[in-house]
Amino acid sequence: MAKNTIEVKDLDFYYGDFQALHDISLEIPANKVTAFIGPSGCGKSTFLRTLNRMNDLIEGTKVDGEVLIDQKNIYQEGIDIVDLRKRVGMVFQHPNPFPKSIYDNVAYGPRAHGLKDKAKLDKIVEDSLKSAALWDEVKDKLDSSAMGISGGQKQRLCIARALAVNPEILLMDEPTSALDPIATAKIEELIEDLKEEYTIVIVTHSMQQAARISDYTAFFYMGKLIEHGETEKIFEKPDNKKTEDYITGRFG
Ligand SMILES: Nc1ncnc2c1ncn2[C@@H]1O[C@H](COP(=O)(O)OP(=O)(O)OP(=O)(O)O)[C@@H](O)[C@H]1O
Repeated sequence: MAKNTIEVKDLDFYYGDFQALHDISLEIPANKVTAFIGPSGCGKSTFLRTLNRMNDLIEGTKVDGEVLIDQKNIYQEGIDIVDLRKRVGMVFQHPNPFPKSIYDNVAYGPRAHGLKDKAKLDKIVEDSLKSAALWDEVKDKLDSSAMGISGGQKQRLCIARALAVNPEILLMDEPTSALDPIATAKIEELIEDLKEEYTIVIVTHSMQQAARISDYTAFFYMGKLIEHGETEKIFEKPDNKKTEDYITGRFG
């Protein structure tokens, strides 16, 4: 199996007594974009967060089943969570830069992992901002506050921040829903480029977006994975009636 592939086996997830995910099995291929779609509350974000154990931060939650990354179950005992989150980065719906300079935002992760060498940090900051298609816009104001750039730039900065620790997989939870169409188009273009190097999983409410940028689409409904396959197939010839109803806008 290719490196950076995610394989989910028989996954159940609970918030206290409430079971939010039911028996999910899914393979997420490396160096592709996989989109999670489905109506509000169907469990897309919860499922995304199980892929880097972000739900561990919520009290009273429980997971059964396995999430294998490079064939190793991330829920097995002895897994280093800091290392896992370094390998599986995350970008959220609302761009959330730290109230620090642009430079310090990108250097934050590498510094937290112990890197002090200024020349190396400079290189990582530059490379990450270039990969996030933001370098040209901010290279002359790296010491300015990250709070003073536009929403779309902030989101690309958050992507740069995630890339700075050299992840293998990037999880994106509705990364463009707070952005205008131009900023959205920039991020979509960027996602296309990033899949050359990273495995990308994106939660989106926009079916147009899923159709535009994803190679694979997984449709969730009430905590269950209803259908999964190549995006073209899911959108043009879904096997399941519920998928078809959702895609054609009959509910959701
Ligand atoms: N912290 C939490 N505690 C308890 N229940 C939660 C929590 N977060 C989500 N849920 C519940 O789990 C279910 C799945 O929620 P989730 O946010 O994963 O859905 P979603 O498909 O991402 O929704 P949306 O598209 O609205 O963001 C919902 O019933 C939700 O109410």
